[in-house]
Amino acid sequence: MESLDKTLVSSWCNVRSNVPHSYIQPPENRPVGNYVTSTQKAIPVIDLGSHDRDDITKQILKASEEYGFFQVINHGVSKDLMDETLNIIKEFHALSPKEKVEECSKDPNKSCKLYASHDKIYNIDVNFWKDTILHPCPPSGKYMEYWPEKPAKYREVVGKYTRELNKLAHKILKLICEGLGLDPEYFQGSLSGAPVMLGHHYPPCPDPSLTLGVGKHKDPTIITLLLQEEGIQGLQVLKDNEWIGVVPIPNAFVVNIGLLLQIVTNGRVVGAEHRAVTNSSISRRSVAYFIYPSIESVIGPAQALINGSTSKTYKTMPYDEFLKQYYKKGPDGPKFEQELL
Ligand SMILES: O=C(O)CCC(=O)C(=O)O
Ligand SMILES: [Fe+2]
Repeated sequence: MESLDKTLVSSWCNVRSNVPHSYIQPPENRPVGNYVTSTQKAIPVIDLGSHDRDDITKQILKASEEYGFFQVINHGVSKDLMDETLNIIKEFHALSPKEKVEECSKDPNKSCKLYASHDKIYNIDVNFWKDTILHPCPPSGKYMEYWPEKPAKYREVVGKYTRELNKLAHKILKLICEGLGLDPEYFQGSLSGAPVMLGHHYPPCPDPSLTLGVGKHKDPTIITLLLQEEGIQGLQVLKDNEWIGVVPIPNAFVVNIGLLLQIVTNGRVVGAEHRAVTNSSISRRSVAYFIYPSIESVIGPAQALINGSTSKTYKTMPYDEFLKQYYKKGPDGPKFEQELL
């Protein structure tokens, strides 16, 4: 087997003028595949700085019910910290392949991971055009000793950033709870106990029509907050059989409802399928903050949301069982969701 440093997309893509076979998507999954791409539509943008809490709650709920995606502005995280974080992730991916591997190999239990394409726990055959660093980032600081020490400020910047994002994620979850009539603290405990950060790097691709940066999926999270680099598009959301481009707005976060929140709310809010496309001229970075439950959690609809409901309810199951199924089913989301009912 080839060593990891050689498999990173960024380590070989500069010296190739074509897309290797294992990175070519089947025709139906290519950027121009089964569905049209809309250049007109956009996901909602919500101003969290507004003083009308009721109005913010309504907007968040509407966007979460209709799109499963929205962007937030005036969210309280400083522009400097957002820029510093994107820069640190950019600098990390610009290190030599050997350095990157070394910086992500400090934990014998492999809590910090570096991989090309996708985490191999997924059952997916075709590769994606990206490299990713992934590690847990609980506000307690646990696992931080296994994060990279290069670039020099990695732990300081990413530590500060992930603590801020934890607060923002809980602020948004509280608003969703308020809108649904759930206890505002519903997600405070183990359901949000294992946050993870992913720093993605999508190098330029010689033929973006054949590849994807990441294929169509719903996140197996409660909620995801995504920071995208300004001026470079890549993220697309599937809505009513159309791909909608998520244009980066300065100082905004993209918020995405995860499949687990869909289950907990018994389908009141929906996780939307999304993907990232590549481009031929410029590399793109994004930083995803995933709110994952602690592994011992049980996932199922909140009692308050099934009382009196006549519709089908999602199954309740141990979270580790959910994960096993999710990874085994791979990208076939809709079929998997049917089995969760
Ligand atoms: O980079 C992006 O725009 C999307 C990343 C994503 O979907 C994910 O990390 O789950
Ligand atoms: Fe995602």
